[in-house]
Amino acid sequence: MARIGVVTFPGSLDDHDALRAVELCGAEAVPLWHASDSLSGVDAVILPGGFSYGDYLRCGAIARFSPVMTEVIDAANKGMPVLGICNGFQVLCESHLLPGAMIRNEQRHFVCKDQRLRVESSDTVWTCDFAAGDEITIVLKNGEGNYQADEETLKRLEGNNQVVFRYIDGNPNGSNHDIAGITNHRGNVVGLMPHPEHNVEELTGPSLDGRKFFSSVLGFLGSRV
Ligand SMILES: NC(=O)CC[C@H](N)C(=O)O
Repeated sequence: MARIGVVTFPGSLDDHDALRAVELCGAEAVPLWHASDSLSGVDAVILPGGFSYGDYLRCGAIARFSPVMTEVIDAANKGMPVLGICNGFQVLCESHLLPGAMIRNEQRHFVCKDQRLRVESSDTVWTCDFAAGDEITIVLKNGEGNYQADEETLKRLEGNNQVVFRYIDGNPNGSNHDIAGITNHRGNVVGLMPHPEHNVEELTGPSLDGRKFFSSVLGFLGSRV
C-alpha cells in the first residue's frame, strides 16, 4: 500500500483532514512532524493548509526553514510527489520548489467560498486522473492567495503547460493570469490554493472532486512500483 506523509507545522490546520482524505482514498496516511529530519520512508508528501508559525513575516516563510523541509526539498528534487495545499503552496513558493509568490488578496480580506476551477493540465502526478479542460468545484479559504510572478516566469509557466488550475467564474483574489495552482517542470510538485482534502465526502460536499488528486498519485505510485 502506498504511504503518503502529511507534515504538521506549528499552526497547521488542515493536516488531519489531509490524513483522513489520504486514508479514504486508499493509502496509508503517515503523520510527519516539522522538526523531524526524516520522511519515514513515505512515497509522497502533502504540505497541508493552515497558518504555519502564525503566518509571521509572510505565510510559509518560517515553515520553509523547518528541518523536515530540507528532506522534502531533497526528495522533491529527486522526483517524489509533493502536493502543497494553500499554506502548503505558500511553503513551496518560499522553498523555491515552485516559482512566484503569494501576497494579500486584492480585496484585503479573507475569502472562504466554493470555487470553480478549470483543470489546465493532467500532466502531473497529482492530476493525471483529470482531463485537461475539466471544470471542478473546490473549497477556497485564505487571506494571502494572490499569486504573483514576473512576466518572464508567467510566460514560462504558460509555455511549459505548468499552470495546472485556473479560477473560472471570477478571480477571487487578484492572482496573475487567474492562476489557482501550478507545477514544477517535472510535474511531481504541485501547489494550489483551493483545498482538495475538504472535497472527498458526500456528507460535507460541495463535491467529490478532491478524490481525483489522491487517485492520481496512487495510480502514479502504483505504476511506478
Ligand atoms: N487555508 C489556508 O491554508 C490559509 C493559508 C494562509 N494562512 C492564508 O491565510 O492565506
